[in-house]
Amino acid sequence: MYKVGITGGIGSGKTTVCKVFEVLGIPVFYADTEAKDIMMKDSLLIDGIKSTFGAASYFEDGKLNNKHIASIVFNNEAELTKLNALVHPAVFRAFDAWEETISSNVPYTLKEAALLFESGSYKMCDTTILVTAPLETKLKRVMQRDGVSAEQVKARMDRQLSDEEKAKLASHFITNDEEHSIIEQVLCLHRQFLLAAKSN
Ligand SMILES: CC(C)(COP(=O)(O)OP(=O)(O)OC[C@H]1O[C@@H](n2cnc3c(N)ncnc32)[C@H](O)[C@@H]1O)[C@@H](O)C(=O)NCCC(=O)NCCS
Ligand SMILES: Nc1ncnc2c1ncn2[C@@H]1O[C@H](COP(=O)(O)OP(=O)(O)OP(=O)(O)O)[C@@H](O)[C@H]1O
Repeated sequence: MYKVGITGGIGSGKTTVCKVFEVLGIPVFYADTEAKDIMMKDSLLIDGIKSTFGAASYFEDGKLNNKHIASIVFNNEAELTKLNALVHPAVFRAFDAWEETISSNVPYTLKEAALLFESGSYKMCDTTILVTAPLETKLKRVMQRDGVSAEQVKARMDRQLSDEEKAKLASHFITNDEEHSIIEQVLCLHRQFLLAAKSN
């Protein structure tokens, strides 16, 4: 199966872009969503997270206390490294299992991951897309969506590669600056991926 990795900095709009690919019938694996799902289901991982970040990492009903974990890891690189080391291998396994469920009639799949380049998972993809947007736009979007401060968004940005670094590794680009049409850009890439998948 031809695999396309898609990434972008926080608030770039990668999930929004993926929804357009979904409308075209392309299955999308959302690594960030999957990570949080696994963190509530995998008992070994839950034990690891509790012993590393404290019992307050979960509410009494078993739901993940995102704010508690975020307040620790996005202010301390060593703590974030520990979280990534616990969670990422489980997400990689979940992606492999998901791929197995995809019908062979599907031309290609998309893997959406905030840390596609940082985690090295882009190496398992046939090609990649980087979604970009101006810094102020990204800040405004996330502050509105999550009700957080500019400092909290910047703390996460500081833990991700810059767009310049990501651009060196990316094969394709989508500009989501609210001026260029994302639908047209997605359609253009979709046509290219259909051809590439056929000759794969
Ligand atoms: C720390 C957690 C609980 C905070 O949850 P929260 O609901 O606030 O954020 P959410 O998961 O929706 O992520 C929103 C954005 O934050 C950024 N972000 C998330 N995790 C990371 C990370 N490990 N490093 C850098 N940025 C990150 C990304 O841009 C992401 O799209 C959560 O992000 C988490 O469990 N992260 C570790 C797993 C991970 O690395 N996920 C991303 C790729 S699989
Ligand atoms: N072109 C656009 N026009 C208007 N709003 C947009 C556009 N693209 C994204 N948004 C909005 O910006 C917010 C962030 O977009 P989205 O969740 O797709 O970004 P993301 O890159 O997946 O973010 P994160 O890294 O936090 O998961 C959302 O509320 C979304 O609706």
